[in-house]
Amino acid sequence: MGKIKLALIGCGYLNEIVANALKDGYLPEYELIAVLGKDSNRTKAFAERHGCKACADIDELMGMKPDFTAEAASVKAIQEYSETILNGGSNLVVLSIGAFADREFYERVKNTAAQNKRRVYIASGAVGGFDVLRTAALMSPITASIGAQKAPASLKNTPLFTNELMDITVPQQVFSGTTKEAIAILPTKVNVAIATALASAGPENTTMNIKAVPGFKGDEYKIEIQGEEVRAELNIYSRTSAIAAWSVVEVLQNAVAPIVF
Ligand SMILES: NC(=O)C1=CN([C@@H]2O[C@H](COP(=O)(O)OP(=O)(O)OC[C@H]3O[C@@H](n4cnc5c(N)ncnc54)[C@H](O)[C@@H]3O)[C@@H](O)[C@H]2O)C=CC1
Ligand SMILES: O=C([O-])CC(=O)C(=O)O
Repeated sequence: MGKIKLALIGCGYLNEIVANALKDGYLPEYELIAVLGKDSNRTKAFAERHGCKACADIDELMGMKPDFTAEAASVKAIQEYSETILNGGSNLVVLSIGAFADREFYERVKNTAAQNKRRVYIASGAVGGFDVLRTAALMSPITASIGAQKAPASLKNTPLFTNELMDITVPQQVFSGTTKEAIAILPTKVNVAIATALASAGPENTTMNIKAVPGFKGDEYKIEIQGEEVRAELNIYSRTSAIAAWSVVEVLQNAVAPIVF
């Protein structure tokens, strides 16, 4: 039997890690066939490095008939391409999960996947524990929250940044609201919050707070859920966002594994 055809959307930091993991033997069942990026020179260079086709648009990518398409690009890419990918017969692995904060879009994508007998995999990204969140939510209504710690400088170029943040000496709360409100303000920084919410109490009902912490490096998330019988607290620290790329490798392994976690 031939290998499973994998296509990538995005040719930046995270998909470079995914493509290298494939090269290094972590995904022996797959072959990388194509990549789609926004910048044609970067896309061509990526394709050359990894021995696959550089595509100029989503139709060219789908013309390669991928079995799995893994996205590490942007919320906009998921909004624009998800339905085309699923209608084209590919499964979809998503990191820019923030796109699914829009319930109507989420339902549409879900129905499109079902109609095509394909699946959308929500990668655990920089967090995890979705199994216990989903299990607890089956047993009783649950409350859910996610707290994030970020370095003040990592908030630059977002509405939460002020120059004073660079001088704080103690942690400062910079956001408190729902995960749906958080992703609207920070579309590239809190995809994890929407993934957590979708697995637990939903984007409108899962609360989020974000703290800027002086001298902090990396990201730290604390997920807390409370049901009638189950309480869980999950703390995940990551020094870089590489964890998100490796979570895609884990999804791709699990999708074809004889034993499924
Ligand atoms: N769920 C999670 O835990 C995490 C999710 N992310 C998501 O992953 C995305 C990618 O992260 P990085 O690789 O670090 O970013 P990056 O900036 O290094 O690479 C992004 C790539 O996507 C491409 N791209 C963006 N929009 C596109 C579009 N509409 N069509 C085609 N290509 C497009 C860009 O050309 C670039 O090649 C982030 O924007 C974020 O949404 C990132 C970190 C963690
Ligand atoms: O890397 C992280 O900490 C998470 C992130 O960017 C996201 O959720 O979009």
